[in-house]
Amino acid sequence: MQILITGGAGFIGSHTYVVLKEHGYTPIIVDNFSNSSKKVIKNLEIITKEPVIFEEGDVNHPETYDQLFKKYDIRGIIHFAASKAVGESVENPLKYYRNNVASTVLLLEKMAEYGLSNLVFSSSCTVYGQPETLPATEESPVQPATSPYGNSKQICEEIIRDTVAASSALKAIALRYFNPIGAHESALIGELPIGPPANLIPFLTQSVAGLRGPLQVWGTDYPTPDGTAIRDYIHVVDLAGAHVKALAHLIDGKSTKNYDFFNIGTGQGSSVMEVITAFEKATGKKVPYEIRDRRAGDITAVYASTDKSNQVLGWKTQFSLEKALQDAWKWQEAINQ
Ligand SMILES: NC(=O)c1ccc[n+]([C@@H]2O[C@H](COP(=O)([O-])OP(=O)(O)OC[C@H]3O[C@@H](n4cnc5c(N)ncnc54)[C@H](O)[C@@H]3O)[C@@H](O)[C@H]2O)c1
Ligand SMILES: O=c1ccn([C@@H]2O[C@H](COP(=O)(O)OP(=O)(O)O[C@H]3O[C@H](CO)[C@@H](O)[C@H](O)[C@H]3O)[C@@H](O)[C@H]2O)c(=O)[nH]1
Repeated sequence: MQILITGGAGFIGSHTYVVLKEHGYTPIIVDNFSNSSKKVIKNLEIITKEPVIFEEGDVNHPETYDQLFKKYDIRGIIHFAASKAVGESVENPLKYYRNNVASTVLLLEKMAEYGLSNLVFSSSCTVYGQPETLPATEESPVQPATSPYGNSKQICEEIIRDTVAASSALKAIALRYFNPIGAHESALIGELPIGPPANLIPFLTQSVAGLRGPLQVWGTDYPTPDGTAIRDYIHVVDLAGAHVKALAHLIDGKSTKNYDFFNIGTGQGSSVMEVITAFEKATGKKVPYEIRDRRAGDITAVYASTDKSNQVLGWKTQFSLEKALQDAWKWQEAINQ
């Protein structure tokens, strides 16, 4: 069964490609390599031992979809392609509304035109902001966005919800990812930050590798047990598995709702200091760090309730934080060579 993955050369898309193949699907990648490398395609062929079906194209161009939908018998689409740098989105919001929102509108129009039904959309736990109670459940209210990036995810969810409501053909699931980390254990694919990483784990591994100065721990005065902020870090291979479950849920007709949304996290919150300790335990490497003031816009704590995704999608995580950190380090060592 042919499944289109937009942004399939990226961090989460490439791992999802591997898991889809393991489950007998035929994934087809479309990517413009604006935030990824062509080497990913070669490495996916090494991991899966089969040629990758891939088309270079921009998801903002109607002809990209015309070409793909005429050439392939697509039964489901996972829409990863987007821009994802929160800081950049504040400086250049229109890039985010174009690349994230307009591309999703175009995709939905083209799905309707070609009579395609099943869509899995990459959303984020950022939609919850700082939840009043933890863990965040799917009933936790969506909060006003704090960045154009976060807003683009909220708007896309609303656009997809409204489009599904107006159509008898379209079915869609939004997956609200918590913090994806780690890499495939082959160390052939992983996260490729361009320039200094904004996210905790790639900065940490680059610090340990001596490519950056010490990790800056942003804030030790949060109302948490050790004063540092808490997030739900999920192994990217576990996250990839959730897409396969979501697709199956749509395609097998198990879903009772034509539009639904799920938290994809581990259910476990870890503070920045706990991550540092877990990394040191998992790898035997010392993390150089220094304490800094809070980063503007950061929330205190968020972690997922996974009850709904466990029960409705039948999805569960397999990997520990330590395993994710070990794989992140293995990947860092591989890209250093
Ligand atoms: N990584 C995270 O922490 C995180 C958290 C929550 C949600 N998400 C969402 O998950 C999705 C995937 O994230 P990721 O971490 O794999 O990002 P990524 O940047 O590694 O992957 C995105 C891929 O999409 C491609 N792309 C971007 N714009 C495109 C366009 N116009 N046409 C074709 N290809 C295009 C990029 O080249 C890249 O390969 C994104 O929608 C992101 O917003 C990511
Ligand atoms: O050098 C660093 C980087 C991060 N942090 C802290 O580490 C935690 C995690 O930060 P980060 O990895 O940047 O993740 P988030 O701020 O939680 O945001 C990420 O995770 C969200 C949920 O998936 C996505 O919506 C965002 O796009 C993505 O950047 C936060 O407390 C940060 O203050 C540091 O202390 N030092």
